[in-house]
Amino acid sequence: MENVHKKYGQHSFGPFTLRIRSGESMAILGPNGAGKSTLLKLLSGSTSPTSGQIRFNDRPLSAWDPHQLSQHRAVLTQFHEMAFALSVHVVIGLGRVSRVRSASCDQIVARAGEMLGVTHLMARTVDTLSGGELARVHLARIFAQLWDVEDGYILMDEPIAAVDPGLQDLLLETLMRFARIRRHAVIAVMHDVNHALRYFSRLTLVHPGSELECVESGVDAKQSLEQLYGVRLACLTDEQGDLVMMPLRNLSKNIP
Ligand SMILES: Nc1ncnc2c1ncn2[C@@H]1O[C@H](COP(=O)(O)OP(=O)(O)OP(=O)(O)O)[C@@H](O)[C@H]1O
Repeated sequence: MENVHKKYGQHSFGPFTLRIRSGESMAILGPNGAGKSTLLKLLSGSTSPTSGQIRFNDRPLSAWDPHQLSQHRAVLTQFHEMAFALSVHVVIGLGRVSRVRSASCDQIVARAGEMLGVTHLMARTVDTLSGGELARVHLARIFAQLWDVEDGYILMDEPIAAVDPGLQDLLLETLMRFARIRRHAVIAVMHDVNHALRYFSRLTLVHPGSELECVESGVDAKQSLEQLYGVRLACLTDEQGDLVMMPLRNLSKNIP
């Protein structure tokens, strides 16, 4: 995207200029209300820019046929409200709606469900699931959608927010393995700095006022992250050798 602006009444976001490389993993980070979801919605085409242009594979995003687009890019939104109580099997199968129906469709749905550990839920309806179960079902839907293509794009808004800490790493590992094998790019809004550092190679920081800053993931991102959130971060290395950044208590700050 180049020089993209979005206006919501008094709120104005941008200019956003951002290039996503094929196969890369990029976390979008920033304080509440900075415009992370807005940026993701612009990238996915679910909201149109007020000005500027977004191109996908060298074609304006607005010129893409939605069916064709869905064969290359999948979007996982923050909320999973569904108007009907569909079964888990059907919801995962929705990832395949733009494909010609074939025998392999059921296999793909089953394999995607298996990867996300929801096989035992297949016959249940989604309105009966817990938040964490539902998050895994929708991730399985994304897997089904981009199962048999390469060089696709997965856009996600806080994909593991509803998932317990014991499962978060497993899901992110599974997601990254799925994407790496197919060379899909993964772009995700994240609130957990440590998950962003562990699984994503590039961090796009959305500062208040919507200035974007791109930094490589790693210890050198510390200063930028401290400025972004207005907190000091302690840098540690855990027993597995992973980098961990922990916000230090700061009670002098007021709720904005
Ligand atoms: N459709 C809309 N109409 C009016 N204002 C909107 C709309 N969508 C978002 N906003 C406003 O734009 C600002 C940025 O919203 P956005 O959801 O992009 O922030 P965010 O960085 O993802 O925040 P959070 O971390 O809280 O999820 C917020 O102040 C929000 O209230």
